[in-house]
Amino acid sequence: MIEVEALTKRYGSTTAVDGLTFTARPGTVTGFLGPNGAGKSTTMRVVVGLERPTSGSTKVAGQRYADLPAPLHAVGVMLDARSVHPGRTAYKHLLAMAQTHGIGKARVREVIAQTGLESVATRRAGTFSLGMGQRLGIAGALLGDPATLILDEPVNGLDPDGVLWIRRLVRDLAAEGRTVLLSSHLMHELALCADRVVIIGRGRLLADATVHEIVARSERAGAVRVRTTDPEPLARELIATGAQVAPQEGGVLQVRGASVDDVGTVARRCGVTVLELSAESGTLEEAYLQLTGDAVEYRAAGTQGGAR
Ligand SMILES: Nc1ncnc2c1ncn2[C@@H]1O[C@H](COP(=O)(O)OP(=O)(O)OP(=O)(O)O)[C@@H](O)[C@H]1O
Repeated sequence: MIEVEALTKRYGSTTAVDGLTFTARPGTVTGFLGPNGAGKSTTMRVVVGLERPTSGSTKVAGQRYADLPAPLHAVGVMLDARSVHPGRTAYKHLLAMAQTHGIGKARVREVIAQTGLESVATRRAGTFSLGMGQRLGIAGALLGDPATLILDEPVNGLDPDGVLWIRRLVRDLAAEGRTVLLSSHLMHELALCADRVVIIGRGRLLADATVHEIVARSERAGAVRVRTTDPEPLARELIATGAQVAPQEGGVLQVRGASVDDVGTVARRCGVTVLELSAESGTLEEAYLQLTGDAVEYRAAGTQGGAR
């Protein structure tokens, strides 16, 4: 369990995290999202004791990180996969971590197998691709068999197999009752593997809900799309029944306040040929862009939303 309570972190005049409260629960994959500079890494760094909060508090397994008797067993962390000594082999890197925490060689071999690093375990980490580095970072996070895992952008640099592997791994870890907090810019990926999503912007909480609830908030969710040869009479008739209609290109109408059945029935009544009729569902990405639209710190001129 990770509890973040009224957390504020300032660096001089920059407020990186601003009164943030959320909980990541056991048995759950919690996705942590926000535009660049939103304060995700800072929050994670405070949770694992690398930064001191300006005010507020964070706890892992009910305790402040500094008070945990065996931190590596309580919380596994991958914040920066590049923070490995480039001259050390993967095996030596993990062994050094294990030895400082009283963990045996057998466990080192176990996590090497679990992360698919057997064939490269004796290669120096400096020669690793980004994807292999990510796997090594995850192996380090798993070493202490922790009940809580914090993974910052674990999918970065992984090939499609690696992405699928991470998806299964985090789902399995949560199914074992562990708490998983995971940041990613790949919305589609998060929608597939997270149960809940905490979205922040400019250090503040924008949303904390299930993926399903957040997707349902996107503008398209709940609308009906109809494409017809004759949109105008259909639009008039639908508006007369109390629906809201937004005409789009190519004879398409986006209809709110009416079901697919209602729209089909009205179309038949006014003798319009329907070419396409479907209920629209939003995506996590759309909901995210709508939520974070005003909270983007750096945005290229002319772009909307600003997610990487
Ligand atoms: N050590 C630091 N000193 C000064 N400012 C910092 C420091 N660390 C972070 N910041 C600032 O705090 C804000 C939040 O940064 P943070 O790295 O936590 O965001 P993030 O959501 O992780 O972004 P990204 O997705 O780009 O990694 C940014 O404005 C950043 O420039």
